[in-house]
Amino acid sequence: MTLPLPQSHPALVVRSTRIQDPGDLVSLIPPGAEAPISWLRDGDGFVGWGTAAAIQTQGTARFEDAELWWSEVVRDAVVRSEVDLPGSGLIAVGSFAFAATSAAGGVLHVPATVVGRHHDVCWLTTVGTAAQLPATPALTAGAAPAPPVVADAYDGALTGEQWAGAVATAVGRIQSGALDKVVMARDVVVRSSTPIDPRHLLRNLSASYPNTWTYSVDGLIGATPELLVRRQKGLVTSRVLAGTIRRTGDDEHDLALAASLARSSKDLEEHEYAVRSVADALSPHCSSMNVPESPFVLHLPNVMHLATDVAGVLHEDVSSLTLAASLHPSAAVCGTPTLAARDLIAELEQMDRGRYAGPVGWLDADGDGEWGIALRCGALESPSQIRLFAGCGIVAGSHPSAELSESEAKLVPMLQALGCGAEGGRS
Ligand SMILES: C=C(O[C@H]1C=CC=C(C(=O)O)[C@@H]1O)C(=O)O
Repeated sequence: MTLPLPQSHPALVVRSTRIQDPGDLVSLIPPGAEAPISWLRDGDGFVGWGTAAAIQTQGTARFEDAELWWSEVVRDAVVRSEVDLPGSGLIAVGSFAFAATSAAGGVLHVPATVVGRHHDVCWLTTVGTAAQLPATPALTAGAAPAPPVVADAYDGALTGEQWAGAVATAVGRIQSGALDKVVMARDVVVRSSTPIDPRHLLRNLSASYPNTWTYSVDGLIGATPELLVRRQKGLVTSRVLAGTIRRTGDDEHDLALAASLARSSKDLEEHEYAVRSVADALSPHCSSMNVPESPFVLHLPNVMHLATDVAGVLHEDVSSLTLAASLHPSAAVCGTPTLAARDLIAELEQMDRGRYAGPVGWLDADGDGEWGIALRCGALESPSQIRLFAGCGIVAGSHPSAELSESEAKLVPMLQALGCGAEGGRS
């Protein structure tokens, strides 16, 4: 669902004021709001709606063109902010296609209204122009949005069996020495007989997966556990994930599974490629870096991942968006070597990933911001149809049937939020 957006921008007038805690942020998004946005984790972050300015970009220049446009928006804006916290003042949210060849391109969008929270401080940002000063909206929590009435979930480009066959081909190519790792993804289409309300999905995702980043940008909705990059006052951090095991729901058994994940040579290898790709891409921008030698196990309600938090001190003034562009695509979503993996993905997946597995997040007027990798998500294709995606890192020791089951586990957050049940009744 891509809106027609103006490429130019008016000179923006931005005002952020401190407000009383308004409670659950998602329930403030008005019903039928134009362009609802969200970036929430553990109750902190922001929601927003309406469009003050926006740009769509395409192709290999999708990041650069967006960055150039943003520098002009920032240069011409008048900002008055009572709050100096991540997400306050002038911000843009964005999402960018995985592949330069995708028609999905990229979008940067300045919401007309933003309500944010950082610990115990809350704020309201309104954005207008000198000719049309921003109005202060009434912030009232709405009733719970109606859940979609889901008719069915269908296989996308490939059936599960065909996808497992493609994974087997990928394993063969890796074993023959053509590449070391490739991340293979698949898609599933969910249709509802009533409109799918993004607020319903956001409420469910943020309540069920509180330690992920719950996002909504230009019809792309999801809850990602992976932070591609955060830039805040000269410090840069990244949470790298790769290597997965499905949870059973039995705590004792899950602890034993977590221990086996931490020892699994197949998963450790898959993880090491992802960490190395992030560390290599960040190091030219940093004067010092901390890359832990071994990963920890991140527990989510549906799966557990091997995780490494990489940190660095920036030695140059590059924005969080430029950093995200230079980190994309990491080996958590593409592979090693990058170009060989990218070509194999194009050959075997038989679909356009769109903005799945691309950077999704926000940046402010100083270039600080947070960009996740758009995982555990769906792209609204019409008011009643959404395309879900899930992918798995493949190395020489991967088994196609285990990867198929891992991809099902990664679809669970969106299928549950849609009310489809764990396996989604695929037909
Ligand atoms: C590509 C996805 O997950 C990545 C992130 C964490 C673990 C992954 C894995 O174990 O394969 C993937 O690299 C996805 O969720 O679609």
